[in-house]
Amino acid sequence: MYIEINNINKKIKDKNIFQDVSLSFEKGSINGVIGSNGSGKTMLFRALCGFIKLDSGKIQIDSKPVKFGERPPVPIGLILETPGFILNDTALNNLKYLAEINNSYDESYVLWLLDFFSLAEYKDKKVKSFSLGMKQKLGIIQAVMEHQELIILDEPTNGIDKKSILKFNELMNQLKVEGKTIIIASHNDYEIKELCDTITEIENGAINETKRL
Ligand SMILES: Nc1ncnc2c1ncn2[C@@H]1O[C@H](COP(=O)(O)OP(=O)(O)OP(=O)(O)O)[C@@H](O)[C@H]1O
Repeated sequence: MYIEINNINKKIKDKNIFQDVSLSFEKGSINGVIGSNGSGKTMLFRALCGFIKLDSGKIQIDSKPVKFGERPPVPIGLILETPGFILNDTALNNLKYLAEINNSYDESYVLWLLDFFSLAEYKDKKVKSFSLGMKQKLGIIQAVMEHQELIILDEPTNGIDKKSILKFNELMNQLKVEGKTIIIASHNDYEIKELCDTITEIENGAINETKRL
């Protein structure tokens, strides 16, 4: 398996954030994570990125361990909560600055993505003039623009219109064909079932059920 989560546990002040969570994801698949508010979806994503010091258990990506506070074993494209941008700069400059951190700015792909999400005509507009949905689409673009192997998206379609959701689904299927591994948290069970190969339900920091669709 490409991602292996083995018996992870984490407590913060007597509260179980994870209770013996074991889970695996295949390379080249789209995986949904569902669960009520506070069930542990975002924390699971943080753990996958190495942002959480686990009490016990281990996580491996591509057979390499995820270590707390260290760079993940593979490049991860990420949306965790609301994506933050420099509001007083343009959309294109924001994407360029973010990709340049890793020296991986691929302008033709970024321009293609902007066009794909109907944002090409706004690329030189300041992000502060963007609507919520436009910012969210920019967040999706930044999560995939560096051709990241693993894409982890927390509520990526929040606030975006139906047409853009269809475009998002099309992009995710395209990335899956390219062999990318995608994990998406959502509150919209119906929407995510359309897209995903597996659905995992998390409840109070424990896995309730994983379904292969
Ligand atoms: N920094 C923190 N310190 C302590 N507890 C936290 C912290 N962040 C989150 N938690 C707790 O961890 C649990 C899981 O939270 P998490 O954010 O993963 O939920 P979620 O499933 O993503 O919820 P939502 O659907 O609302 O986004 C919750 O009980 C939350 O209160």
